[in-house]
Amino acid sequence: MRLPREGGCGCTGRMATAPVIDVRDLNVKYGDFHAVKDLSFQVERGELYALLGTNGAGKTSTLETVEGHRPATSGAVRVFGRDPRDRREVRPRVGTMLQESGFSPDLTVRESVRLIGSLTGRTDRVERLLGVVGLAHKAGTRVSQLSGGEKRRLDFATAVYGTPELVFLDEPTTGLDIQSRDALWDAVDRLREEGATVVLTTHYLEEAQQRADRIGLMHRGTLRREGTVSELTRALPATIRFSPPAGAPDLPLPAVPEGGGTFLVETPALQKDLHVLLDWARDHGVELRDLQAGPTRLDDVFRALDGE
Ligand SMILES: Nc1ncnc2c1ncn2[C@@H]1O[C@H](COP(=O)(O)OP(=O)(O)OP(=O)(O)O)[C@@H](O)[C@H]1O
Repeated sequence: MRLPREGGCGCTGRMATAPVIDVRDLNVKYGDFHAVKDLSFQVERGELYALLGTNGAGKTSTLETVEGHRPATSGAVRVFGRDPRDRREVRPRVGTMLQESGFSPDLTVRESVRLIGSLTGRTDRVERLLGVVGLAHKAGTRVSQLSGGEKRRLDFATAVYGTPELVFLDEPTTGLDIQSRDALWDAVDRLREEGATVVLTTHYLEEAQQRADRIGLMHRGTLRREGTVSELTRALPATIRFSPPAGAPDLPLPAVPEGGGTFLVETPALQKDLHVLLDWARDHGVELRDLQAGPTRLDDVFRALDGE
């Protein structure tokens, strides 16, 4: 998948240092229910920022506000220094891939993409863009006749039409096969080479772990963690798992039995403790079955939210 380089928003007046997205003390309420509480975060130009969280954490409510679809109950939200509901100024610079596409089922793929062109004022070459997302052969097909994965690819095509400066990707790879996922991320990389800022939400944590420059972790309406992947994961210990043979000598480290003969070591010093364990195994002629060692993963950071 290759993004077309032609076209663009033709926008002017970019600020070199101001954040592209600036959210301060955002609150969103639905009646008495407080869905987003005093949320503040900024996204810098060119960043890929992943807003992640547990179900019902408030991600969609936050993003709908930042995208200008929902008014804030209180707080300040700025996109390119403007109120995101200022459609005339903000919309030409922003592409959005929502969780649910809003295309008319009677329009063809080609017509749907052209419609985005007329709504955003951006220009692009439709046939070439459809080639990027592997839908060139479906250009004349009605949206109602697309598969779920093809609809997602069409959503993506419309979000990146005309290479917008800021792209929102809400669960972009849900329902996509592995080839389409790889192609989508390839296209996102190219978009970023053009200097685009990307805001991602996903429940595929490994995608965020691989792609995001920074991650914001929401839980129950508030931002509980924020930082790079290594900043988020280094706060938790690394893990070593192994199964010693029955009758092995006393272990050289504090280890917790996990059932099935497996033991777990949690350690802030992975390399050192791994050496200790392997030296002990060699000295005693012990074979450690199912040995696994690694730094904390993002899913462990997520699990740690449960107790909060
Ligand atoms: N229109 C609404 N009216 C009342 N409550 C709502 C409305 N929309 C969302 N909520 C509630 O606000 C909370 C946050 O919802 P939101 O959709 O923002 O969460 P989310 O982080 O996107 O969740 P998920 O990961 O499950 O999609 C949830 O408890 C949800 O039930």
